Amino acid sequence: MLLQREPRLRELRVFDLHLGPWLEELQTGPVQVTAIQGDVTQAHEVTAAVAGAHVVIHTAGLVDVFGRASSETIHEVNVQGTQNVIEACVQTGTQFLVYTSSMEVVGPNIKGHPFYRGNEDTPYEAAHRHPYPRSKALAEQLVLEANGRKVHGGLPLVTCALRPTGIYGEGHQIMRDIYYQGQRLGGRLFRAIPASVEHGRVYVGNVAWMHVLVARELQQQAALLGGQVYFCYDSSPYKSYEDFNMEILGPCGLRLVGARPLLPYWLLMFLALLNALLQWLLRPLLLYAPLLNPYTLAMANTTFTVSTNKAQRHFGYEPLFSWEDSRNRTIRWVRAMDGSAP
Ligand SMILES: NC(=O)C1=CN([C@@H]2O[C@H](COP(=O)(O)OP(=O)(O)OC[C@H]3O[C@@H](n4cnc5c(N)ncnc54)[C@H](O)[C@@H]3O)[C@@H](O)[C@H]2O)C=CC1
Ligand SMILES: CC(C)[C@@H](O)CC[C@@H](C)[C@H]1CC[C@H]2[C@@H]3[C@H](O)CC4=CC(=O)CC[C@]4(C)[C@H]3CC[C@]12C
Repeated sequence: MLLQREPRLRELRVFDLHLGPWLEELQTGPVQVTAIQGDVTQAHEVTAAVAGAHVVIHTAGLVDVFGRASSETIHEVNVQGTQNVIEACVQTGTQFLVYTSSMEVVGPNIKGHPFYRGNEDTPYEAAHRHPYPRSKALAEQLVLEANGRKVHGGLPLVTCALRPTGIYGEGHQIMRDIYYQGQRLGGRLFRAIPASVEHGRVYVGNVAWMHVLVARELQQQAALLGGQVYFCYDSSPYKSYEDFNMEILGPCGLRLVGARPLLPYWLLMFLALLNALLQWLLRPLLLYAPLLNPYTLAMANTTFTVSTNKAQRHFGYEPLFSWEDSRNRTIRWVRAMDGSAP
């Protein structure tokens, strides 16, 4: 999107642990695209990649709420990695840093308090035990506290953090896993979450667009945007996590069975705890990481939606993709996956 929507872009550097063939497709236009294979946990690699950059958009992260990675690894990538990016900006004189934070920095919290169509100023007790939200909260704090630090050359570092709610769209692994789970169950998914529990979702293209916009406006309005957080939002409907997924998986042939959860919450939590026990027992042999675990069940069962226009007020953000367009693009992606089932 930077290549399509940022006319002043002269070079785009993509720094990632895993580079993919998709990068070749980007290298066809006038803008130089530099792919750098590297690890954010390695400070020297980050510094070398950042040197000479005008703006850094730091979106790398270990997104794991399924127990695949250790809490130490999650912390090392998400927190130490972010610290390395900040220090690289300071040491090399890069003045603008945008961080991809998350709704999870706020909630849902461990007490299951609902956050109903809240905004960046809504009071809410952010309390986390899980390594992922803890790491995102710590990383966001580092980024915001770094705002105003002097970078090499004496100018101030200008930072901000974007907080996407549940991202969906092309490439969404969880949506993909749920789709194949439904296919294995004869085209059916079984409702586990009450339809009344709203979960915020935002299309990946609109998240990307907000990043492009804020990276541009951070340079023009440093005093207003520096040190700020912005929820990522669009016109995706407020629905339960499962009902929202069915907006996309329904047209792909799946059916959600049950107008209300087929099992009581206590039994679902028992099964989630059983999954967690099995994961622990099997770890020496294999990685067992099902969708259902105590954390994901609690998350899915707690309302968390945002209603805000702070990004619009501060830097003129308007979603680039309508709900219909976002939905149709995602449906097309799911349908194109057929035949590539794992
Ligand atoms: N998926 C979601 O619903 C949401 C994601 N986010 C945030 O968005 C960002 C992107 O996440 P997604 O696109 O969902 O996940 P993703 O896994 O598709 O993207 C993460 C990227 O970071 C790279 N990465 C991981 N460890 C690295 C390391 N040590 N060094 C360099 N690169 C590394 C991965 O290779 C991958 O390309 C993350 O910071 C995540 O916390 C925020 C809110 C919601
Ligand atoms: C098994 C069922 C209970 C099923 O409904 C579980 C769904 C569960 C996998 C998802 C429910 C809420 C999701 C999280 C939410 O969108 C916020 C997130 C923000 C991020 O930064 C990363 C992803 C996630 C933690 C997201 C992960 C999947 C859910 C827990």
